[in-house]
Amino acid sequence: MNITLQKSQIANRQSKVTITGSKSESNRLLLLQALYPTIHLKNVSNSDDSCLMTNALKSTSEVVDIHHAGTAMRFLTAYFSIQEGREVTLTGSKRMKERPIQILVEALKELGAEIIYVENEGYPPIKIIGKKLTKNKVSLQANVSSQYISALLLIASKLENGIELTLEGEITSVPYIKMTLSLLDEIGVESSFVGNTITVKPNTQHPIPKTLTVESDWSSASYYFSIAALCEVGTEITLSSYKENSLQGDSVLVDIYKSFGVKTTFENNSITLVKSEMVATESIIEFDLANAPDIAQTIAVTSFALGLACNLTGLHTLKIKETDRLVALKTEIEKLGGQVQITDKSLHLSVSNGIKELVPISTYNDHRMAMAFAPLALKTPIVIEDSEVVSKSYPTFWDDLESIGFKITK
Ligand SMILES: O=C(O)C1=C[C@@H](OP(=O)(O)O)[C@@H](O)[C@H](O)C1
Ligand SMILES: C=C(OP(=O)(O)O)C(=O)O
Repeated sequence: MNITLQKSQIANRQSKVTITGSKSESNRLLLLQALYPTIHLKNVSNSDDSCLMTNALKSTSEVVDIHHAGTAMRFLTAYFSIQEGREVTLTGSKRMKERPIQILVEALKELGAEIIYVENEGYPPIKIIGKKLTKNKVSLQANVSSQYISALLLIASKLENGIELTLEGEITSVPYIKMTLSLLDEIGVESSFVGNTITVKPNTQHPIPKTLTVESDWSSASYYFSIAALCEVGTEITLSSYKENSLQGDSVLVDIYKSFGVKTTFENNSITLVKSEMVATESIIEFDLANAPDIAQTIAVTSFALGLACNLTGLHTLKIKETDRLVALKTEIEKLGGQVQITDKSLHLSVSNGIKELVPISTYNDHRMAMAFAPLALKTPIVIEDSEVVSKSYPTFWDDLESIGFKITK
């Protein structure tokens, strides 16, 4: 469904939004809960990706379809590899069948897994014949997706001798790997990450019954940082539930959005974003986002909306996400009158003056395209195509925007 978004009454209002749990934390913890049923979870994400993960872990069918959910695809490949006596074909959307999985499959095979490509070599769907994995040493390329590494770490404590992973090349999306290790630590699984080697100790005991509360999703919060940046000085938006020592790398938003004049304060499990100063028009926004790839679209669009030049680097993983996000950003920003240059790992946005009105923004089955462009409505009316894509990570996004004053027409 296409929707039209219009300038809201947000300026000088104090808005409050409660955001669902982190999809990254949820999908890790759901898998760990399946391995260790004494774990209880609170504030689990209501995203499609987490619902798909929950259902896949409960499913007894021979074919499991995880649609667009990248983490579910990667984490479940590892999970089903150790389900002895079970055979599962793991499949997904048309795009999922274009998202590479070979590095993970090879690593699992090195550990003793049996996995067969059903259609194209290196890509889902895959047939997994569950086995006891007997080896514990494996090395894999670390610059394509950290999800392969997290997948191995999540099952590692259930292997006889744990795991010793050697990471080759530059390591991408490092905070997501550290998130996995921190969550393992919280349930009592020991690990170490020194240089390019990660070890996880085996654990055959069920952890002591424990309730873990998932922090709300920082990537979802990014759209409110962008909204705050585009509002008048004095606008306040409060988001819950967040903590200062987050496991989520996207909490770097707090520092990044200082460059857009947004100040963040932490109080009572909430963050309050305040637009505190205007940004000089000659400022250039420059960030390396290798550790926080999911907020690249948000930052590019905020910069465009404010007419600022922007150089983003470390974007080498964007091409294999829900869509090629580099091409999608260039295409859509240029439709609106901006100028963008891309390489396969960077994006340069030139200074722009003005945004074309009511241009339909294509979303390419990518939730973050829809959500990143939405704040532009504070500058000019815009149309978002296939607005329902947001449910991949944030199903109530449009309702929440309406609740803070955006006008949405269907
Ligand atoms: O482990 C995770 O939860 C994720 C890791 C990142 O992927 P890459 O490591 O492929 O960059 C990120 O983009 C994705 O949204 C979630
Ligand atoms: C890249 C993303 O998700 P995934 O890789 O899990 O599909 C995302 O949520 O931006």
